[in-house]
Amino acid sequence: MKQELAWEEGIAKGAAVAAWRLPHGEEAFLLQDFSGGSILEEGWNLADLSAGFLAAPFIGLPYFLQADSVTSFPLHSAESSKPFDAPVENLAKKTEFMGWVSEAIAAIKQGPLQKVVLSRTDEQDLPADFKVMTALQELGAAYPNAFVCALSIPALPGVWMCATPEILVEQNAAGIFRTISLAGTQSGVDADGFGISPSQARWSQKEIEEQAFVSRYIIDCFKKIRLREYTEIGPKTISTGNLLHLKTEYIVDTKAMDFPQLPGLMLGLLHPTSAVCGTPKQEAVEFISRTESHDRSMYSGYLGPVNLGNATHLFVNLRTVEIKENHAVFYAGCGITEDSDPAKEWQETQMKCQTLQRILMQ
Ligand SMILES: C=C(O[C@@H]1C=C(C(=O)O)C=C[C@H]1O)C(=O)O
Repeated sequence: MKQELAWEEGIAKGAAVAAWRLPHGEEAFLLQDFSGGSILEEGWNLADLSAGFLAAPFIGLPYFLQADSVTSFPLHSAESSKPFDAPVENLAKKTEFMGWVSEAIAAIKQGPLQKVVLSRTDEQDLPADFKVMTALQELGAAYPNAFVCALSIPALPGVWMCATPEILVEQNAAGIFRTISLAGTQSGVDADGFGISPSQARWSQKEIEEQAFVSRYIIDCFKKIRLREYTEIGPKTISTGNLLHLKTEYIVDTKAMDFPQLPGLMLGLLHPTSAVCGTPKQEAVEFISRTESHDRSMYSGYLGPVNLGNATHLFVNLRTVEIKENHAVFYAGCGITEDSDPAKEWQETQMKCQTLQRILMQ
């Protein structure tokens, strides 16, 4: 495959390389920054960046890959017929994670913390013939409405891949700004393995409240910049392949409002949202940093092409894996509220890890 060669040659020459396919896109792109990319400085501004690719960690400044070269390639549907055997549960991790969830529930009952998103990792070996670009192709085919991406930056160990359903900030060529509130999770397949239609999904108070925290957070960000004219659509159930979520969309016509700086302002206010961090934000960040035993690094940060073809598409880095040689670290998290059940939350992280595992581990 030509793009596999371009991917490997770029990395061998010290370039930072990103390859991605936008949701519902018919082609994929491969961008190279021959200098290896750079870390942006405090006070950076989205509107001032040249065409390129941004990739930010959960906490900290983003990497910027300038578009020294961008090529596109068609994505073929690469259906795999091999069945997926879910990896065996790691019982020590399960006990540890459920302990964190119980601590979070106790902290939320005391306040002021109302919601916190806790994550964990799952380490697995990939097949010996694993190839990044083939995996990207297969992820794209399996999850047409996800942003699928592979990223390699010399300053970061390993290759990062994701298949995320969550837009953080988008601005299309017509000046339409979009962000979404995404939370609440249930399996997208029934006990017999058949897909559940979004219209049949039933949600409990816990999930409705959990998603409302994210929606309120976005509206508070709009209020901070005195933006009142936005269109709100939802909440609606969406299917991301193996999972269902609740989603509300927020849309602003920045041309009609003469507000071109909106995407940059909102990016600064939104990240990290209550979908990956919690409410109130500061208390949630502190709880996560003293509880989780792993470094989230790029997981639950954001990434995507910026100022490319007059458009910006930034997504939350979810359904994420970090790959070193053939060793993979999968990352997944879930929103904890006072109504959480530790065993169900563990199960949710299992399903989220399996989004990538069912494709990469075949
Ligand atoms: C944190 C993750 O997902 C986020 C949390 C969700 C939830 O708690 O239900 C749902 C979608 C995402 O906003 C993840 O996939 O790791």
